[in-house]
Amino acid sequence: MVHLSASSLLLAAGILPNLALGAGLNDAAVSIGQAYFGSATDNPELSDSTYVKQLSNTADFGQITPGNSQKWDATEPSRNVFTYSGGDTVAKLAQSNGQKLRCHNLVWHSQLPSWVTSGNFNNATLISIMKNHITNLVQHYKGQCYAWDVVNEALNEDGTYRQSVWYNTIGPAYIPIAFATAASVDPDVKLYYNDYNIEYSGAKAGGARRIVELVQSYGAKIDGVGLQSHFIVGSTPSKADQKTTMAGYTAYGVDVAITELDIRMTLPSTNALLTQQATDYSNTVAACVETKKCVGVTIWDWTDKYSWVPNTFPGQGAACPWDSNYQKKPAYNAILSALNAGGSSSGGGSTTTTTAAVTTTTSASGSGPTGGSGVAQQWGQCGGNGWTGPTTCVSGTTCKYSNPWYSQCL
Ligand SMILES: O[C@@H]1[C@@H](O)[C@H](O[C@@H]2CO[C@@H](O[C@@H]3CO[C@@H](O[C@@H]4CO[C@@H](O)[C@H](O)[C@H]4O)[C@H](O)[C@H]3O)[C@H](O)[C@H]2O)OC[C@H]1O
Repeated sequence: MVHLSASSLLLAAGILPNLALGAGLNDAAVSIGQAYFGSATDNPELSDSTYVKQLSNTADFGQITPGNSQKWDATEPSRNVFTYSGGDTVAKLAQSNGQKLRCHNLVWHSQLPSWVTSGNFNNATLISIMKNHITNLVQHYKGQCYAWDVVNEALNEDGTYRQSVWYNTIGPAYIPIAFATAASVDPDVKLYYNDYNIEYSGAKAGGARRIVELVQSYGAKIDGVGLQSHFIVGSTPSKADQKTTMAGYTAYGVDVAITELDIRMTLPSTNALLTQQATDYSNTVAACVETKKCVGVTIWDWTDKYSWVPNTFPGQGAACPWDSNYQKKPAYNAILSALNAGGSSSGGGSTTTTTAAVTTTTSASGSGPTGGSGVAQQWGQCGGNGWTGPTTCVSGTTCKYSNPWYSQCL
């Protein structure tokens, strides 16, 4: 005969909270087997002691990401002159709090100093500049980062490669070269491709899958895909679509993480918008919870007071789970409930049954994987440097050595 205590009866009836469940966001995430729940932060707000106290509350945040201070303009403002003071401040805060650090980012088209964008460097020189930057940063933060966003936002909305100084000079090879360089300096840190609008099905998600394939076909290490998840209240992708899209990445054996979650609205905030925002946060966090290889969720700062949104999207804001007076919004409890639901039989730690949406169709630009067995893919490697894969390119292209490291069918 099973004896139920009064408290377990009350718990079963939903009258008492389940104290075994996580009381904060990170506690709840860890209790269902995720690595962390975290937040981005930035150096200016670290002079606000009320802010820092909550950021350092490890019940809610087991991980932090520097929002700006590890970017190229902050770390290598002049060629081969490296400044780490801002990034080190955030790294030391994470270390003293016992929080994981997601390091952000190594190669991006934005927030680059003009010496990089206007230098008119040739292929070989720009490769050496990129490798030097990666080597210095990864070495400096070796042992401190849980993960690096190695390449950020390499794609256009149609899944083709973004025109950037990197792509225009080096070609798509800059991506595997960046991953290989980072791995050679720190074999233990997790290496991510990170982007926005790759959280739902469509051409851009296809482009992100091809980037995973490209890096893997080069023989370089890629550990995960970072889904930025800068969403809009009422237009957030459905949980089912987010899970399907995550499965499309994890089918390649890599992890996924939600890396920059915020859900903005057109101001002013109303109760109806806050309620919808809570639903949108819940669905997004639940998609991660219900995907076994989704390791964690990072919000792009936790309070509206310091959100990047109003500066970037005029007239929009209120995107975070705490308001600008540090009061929890309905989104907070919605996230907590979504995480705690992962401890139930249908929740996190379970393998998603969503079918992986891996496709081999051509992207809008015709630059997607089109090769069958024995035919090199247009975006991939086709010869040189011990390459043992196919060397016959798809119709209309020939194998070219674009640099000493890499070849492409062009
Ligand atoms: O202080 C801020 C930093 O916080 C900021 O960090 C970057 C913010 O997000 C990432 O880059 C942006 C991602 O969103 C793009 O806009 C999207 C356009 O399509 C929409 O559908 C979608 O909702 C939007 O999010 C922006 O164009 C990107 O810049 C990036 O990874 C973070 O580093 O950087 C600027 C600083 O001033």
